[in-house]
Amino acid sequence: MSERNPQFGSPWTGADESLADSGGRLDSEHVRSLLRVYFIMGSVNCRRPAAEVLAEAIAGGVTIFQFREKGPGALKGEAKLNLARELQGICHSHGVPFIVNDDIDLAIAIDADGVHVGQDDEPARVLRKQLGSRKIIGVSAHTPEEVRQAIADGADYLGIGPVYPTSSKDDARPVQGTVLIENLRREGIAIPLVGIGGITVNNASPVLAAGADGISVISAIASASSPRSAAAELASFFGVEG
Ligand SMILES: Cc1ncc(COP(=O)(O)OP(=O)(O)O)c(N)n1
Ligand SMILES: Cc1ncsc1CCOP(=O)(O)O
Ligand SMILES: [Mg+2]
Repeated sequence: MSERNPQFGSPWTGADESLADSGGRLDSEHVRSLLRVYFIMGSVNCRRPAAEVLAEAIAGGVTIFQFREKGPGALKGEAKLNLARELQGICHSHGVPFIVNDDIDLAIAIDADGVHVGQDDEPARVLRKQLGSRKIIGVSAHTPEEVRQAIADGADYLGIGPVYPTSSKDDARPVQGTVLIENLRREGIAIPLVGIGGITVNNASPVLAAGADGISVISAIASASSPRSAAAELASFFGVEG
């Protein structure tokens, strides 16, 4: 488990060029495999210390983690920075990429492995200039136009949803099922992507069948009585044992 993605145990140094294309971007097949069990969490999503929940989830098979510290009661300032560093340390000791949601300054300050941004944030083409080629940039997209723009802007992967109703995001867009994912794949759009929104072990299959490379969850892992078992059940869709 600890050697899963050794290049994420420390900042990119160019040591593993086999995982990069000629422009230094992470190879899209590698991104695809990282996205399989994509866990998102902030302190407001769990009833136990976030570090405990994350460590258990990683033991279960989480392949990438997004620090999303937002919503009522979310930490700010130094407390947010300290939690980010603590969770980043856990990720890195297990070779799991650490992605920061929305907060580009934080991502730069702690040399995160990447960022995830939405349609109200800076576009990926601006972030790419700011962050360089070696960081992972994920973009939320809800329409074919947003998908095309994100790809043109240089996104590494997309988050598509909400697939199902969610109680983890107050300002979520309307539920869209798996239709957009299916249509994108039918049109031959191959960018790595995850489905997000209300996904659990009981309804993940149609998301993957539609063509998603992975499933992205908050509550299915963060609110589970055993984050390790929950992550392991999601990982089992990919034949990975937690
Ligand atoms: C993997 C993934 N996909 C989508 C989102 C949603 O991002 P956004 O639309 O910017 O909303 P917030 O998460 O910022 O509230 C995501 N975070 N991760
Ligand atoms: C961040 C985000 N973006 C679209 S839905 C969502 C929340 C996903 O959380 P959950 O997995 O608990 O439904
Ligand atoms: Mg956002």
